[in-house]
Parts: sequence; structure tokens; C-alpha cells
Amino acid sequence: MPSTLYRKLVDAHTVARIDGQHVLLYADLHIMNEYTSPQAFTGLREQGRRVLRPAQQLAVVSHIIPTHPVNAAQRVIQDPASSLQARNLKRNCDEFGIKLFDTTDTNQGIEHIVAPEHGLIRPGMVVMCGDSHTTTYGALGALGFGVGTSEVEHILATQTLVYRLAGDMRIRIDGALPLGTSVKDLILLIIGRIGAQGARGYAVEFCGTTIATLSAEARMTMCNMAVEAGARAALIQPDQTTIDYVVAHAPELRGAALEQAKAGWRDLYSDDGARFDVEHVFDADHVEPYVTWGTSPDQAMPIGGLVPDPATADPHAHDTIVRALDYMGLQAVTPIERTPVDRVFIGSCTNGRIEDLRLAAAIVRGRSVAPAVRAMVVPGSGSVRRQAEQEGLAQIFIDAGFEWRQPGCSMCLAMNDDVLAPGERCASTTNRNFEGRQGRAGRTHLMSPAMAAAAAVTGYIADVRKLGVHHG
Ligand SMILES: CC(C)[C@H](C(=O)O)[C@@H](O)C(=O)O
Ligand code: SF4
Repeated sequence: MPSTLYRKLVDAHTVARIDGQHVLLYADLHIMNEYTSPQAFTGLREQGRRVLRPAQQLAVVSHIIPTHPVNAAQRVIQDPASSLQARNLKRNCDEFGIKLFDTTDTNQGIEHIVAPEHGLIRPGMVVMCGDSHTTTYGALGALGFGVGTSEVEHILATQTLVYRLAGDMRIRIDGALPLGTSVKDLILLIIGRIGAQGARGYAVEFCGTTIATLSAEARMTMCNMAVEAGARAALIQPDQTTIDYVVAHAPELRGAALEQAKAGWRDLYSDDGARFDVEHVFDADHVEPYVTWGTSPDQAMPIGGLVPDPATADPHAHDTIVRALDYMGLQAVTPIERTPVDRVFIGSCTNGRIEDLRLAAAIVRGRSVAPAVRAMVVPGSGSVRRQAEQEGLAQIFIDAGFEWRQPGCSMCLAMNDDVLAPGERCASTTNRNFEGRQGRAGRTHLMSPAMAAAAAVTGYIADVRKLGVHHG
């Protein structure tokens, strides 16, 4: 029977069928952060269990680490609770023999940026992690998904998980993204259309001519954000772009080993006639720069639009819109463009990779951060940071008045020193704009790296196309 890529990956990793809805699924790789793993190790110890496959585990300090611009070796976590979390992760990894990118490691960063850049994510893998944005790895043809803290313990002990099957959804996007737009605009548009629950319960396969021409990193941005439409997983069929990325990042994968791996990757596609429960089709040709106006990633609009009017909205949405506008300090039926911002944040596992920094730097070059704005660039990993310094991007940001920080989740979520003050408005390249996400009463507008750069240099939510156009 014709099978979807998703089903092929699940079938290849099914150790046992439990019932019609559940299988025992094998993990090729399990990734941990400091935040969702401590209880799992406590559980293991209490039961006197070992970690079954330490070599298929990876740990990264991502969320709680300060990003002040000091040397990597001097990075110290002042907050006692966070410092304890980091020390616990180190102790757990030492005791159980797990590879850790620790606080002072020069390759430390956000887990979803660190893992692919070390060649650890390969097509056909199943990757589990106690973090919702594990869907990112679908960009490389790997089935990645987030798990809960209690599941982390099970994975550590057995390298498997009791897994509930998802439905199959396909999102086809054809056409060429216009100048001045990037994949972030596209995914905000899609989430805006299908809704924050639009892909709930589904593994989403992205396909179409637009996807085929995207770089591996741009595909990561897509798959990363799929979870904001509720998707359980995101997938893109591996192709030459994928292979080139993996080969470039996995120097040990050469010769016979590479040929053998490639032979395995050849079957990683949805068969002709494979059945999808739901299909959506989008056209990239008319995508405009997108920004969010509200407190959910699906509350997104083109830059030239007007903030919605609760009075004319679907009655079910009325109260939600009123509340979001109130929280965001916005007036209904006014342009979003030229809304002043206090802060700009460029970074996160959505847009903290080198290509994102290139897109932002292309806008910033030769310009200055607006006087009333505090802007920061937080590279997604130590390696992204070094690369950006070598390419001269860091200097462009610094010359313009940006803070050039150490890697981490940073202001993507208020779990470290980088937070918004109450009422502050932020142009942010992140993936979530929930109430309080970047700090209590902070106001987040999600957008692309180029749009965030445009906000930094103008001081307001701006249409980047009016500053000069660049391809993304
Ligand atoms: C802290 C972590 C569990 C959380 C997640 O699961 O995604 C975080 O990374 C986020 O982005 O909200
Ligand atoms: S960068 Fe943001 S979305 Fe990504 S793992 Fe960190 S907190 Fe979560």
C-alpha cells in the first residue's frame, strides 16, 4: 500500500504495536535540556536504573543561560535555581556518560541549532526531546517531536516511547517568495490561515516547488514553526539540499558509510497515491512581510494591513481579539506599520542560524539602531557566533548599535536575564507571542529577521521592502 513519509519513518522505528493508536517507538537520538530532564534522572536513580544507550543521548544547556557578552569560559549563571539546574545536568551527564554541551562549552547554544550543526540529525532518524520545537529536524527528513518530562525517563531507560500515532497532513506551497520576504513570512501566513490548532494531531509534510528551492536552514524555520499550528511533527522529503547539508556538518560520514546512508535515504518520500487525511495548498508568489499583532502566533497579518476589528470578527473570536488588543496596547482598525518598538530581538531556534543573521545584517549594514530602541542579536550557537564574526556580520551589528551576545534561548522566553520590562514592545524573530512569553506584560511581535532588522533601524514596525529589497 502506498505510504506517506511519516508512516515509513514510524514503521521503521516501531518495536511493537500496542493498539490501533499506539506503538512502542524507537529513538535514534534523544536530546535533553536543563529544564525538562532533572526529574527523569531522579526517577532513574530511585529505581536503580541505568541509561540504556548513553551514546544516543545528547544534552545542551539552552534556556537558562545568561547571554551577556563575556568570554564563553566566563559564563556564570547567577540565578541560584538556574545554576542548580545546569549543575544537575552536568552531574547527570557525567554519571550516565552522556555528551553535554555545557555552559562554558564554546559550541553551547540552543539545542535545536546545536544538534543539526554537529551532523547529529540525519534523514530517516527518529529524534525525541523534551522540547516542543523538536519538529525542527523534519527539515532534514528526520521525525522529531517533543515529549513530556515523564516520558524523558522512559526514553532514557529503554530508548523507546509509547507513541500515539498522528494523522497525515500535507501542505503544498508552490511559487517563488517575492523580494523582501522569507520563509518566516510564509509560515506566519500559513499559521494565520489554518490557525494555532489547524494542524493539531497531525504530522505535516511540507512539499511543493517553494520548499524544494529552500535551503536546509530555511526549511528548519518552517518545521520549527509548524508546532505553532499544533503539528505533532513536520517533515520535508530529503533531497540533494538535505544531503549536502548533512555531509557538510558530519565530516565523519564519508566513503562507504556515506554511500550506505544515502542508499537508505533514497526511500524517504511519500509514495504516489499515499493518502493524506488533510491537504492544504498555498501560493508563495504573493507572500508579503508578515507580523503578529496579538498573543497567539496565528494572530498574524501582512505589514500593510489594519489591526483587526473585534466588532466585525467572527463572534467566537470577539473576546479573544478584544483581550489580545488590550494586552498588546493596540487599537482596532489602525495600521500595524509604524507602531513604535522598544526592543528588537534577533535569535532563537526559529531564526538564530547563520542565514538568518545574514538576512538581518543585509538590512542593518550602513544603518544605525534607532535612538529609542534597544536591540540585540543572540546567535543560536557558539559556532553560529564564530561564523558571523568571521563573515563580518557581528561587526555590522555592533557598528549599528546592536548588542552582540553569547548564544542561548535568551529573550525567546523569560527564563534567563534577557526579559522585557512590563509594557515594552518587542520586534522578535521568535516563534511564540503568548502573554508574558518574553517577560511579564511584555508585548511581542513575531516577524522575520529582515523585518526585525528594519524595526531596529527605523524604531517602529516597518515594511522592510521600503528600505531596499533582498532575497531570502
Ligand atoms: C522550556 C521548554 C520545555 C519549552 C518547549 O517545550 O518548547 C520552550 O523551549 C519553549 O519554547 O516554550
Ligand atoms: S529558542 Fe525559544 S523556542 Fe527555541 S528552544 Fe529556546 S525557548 Fe524554546
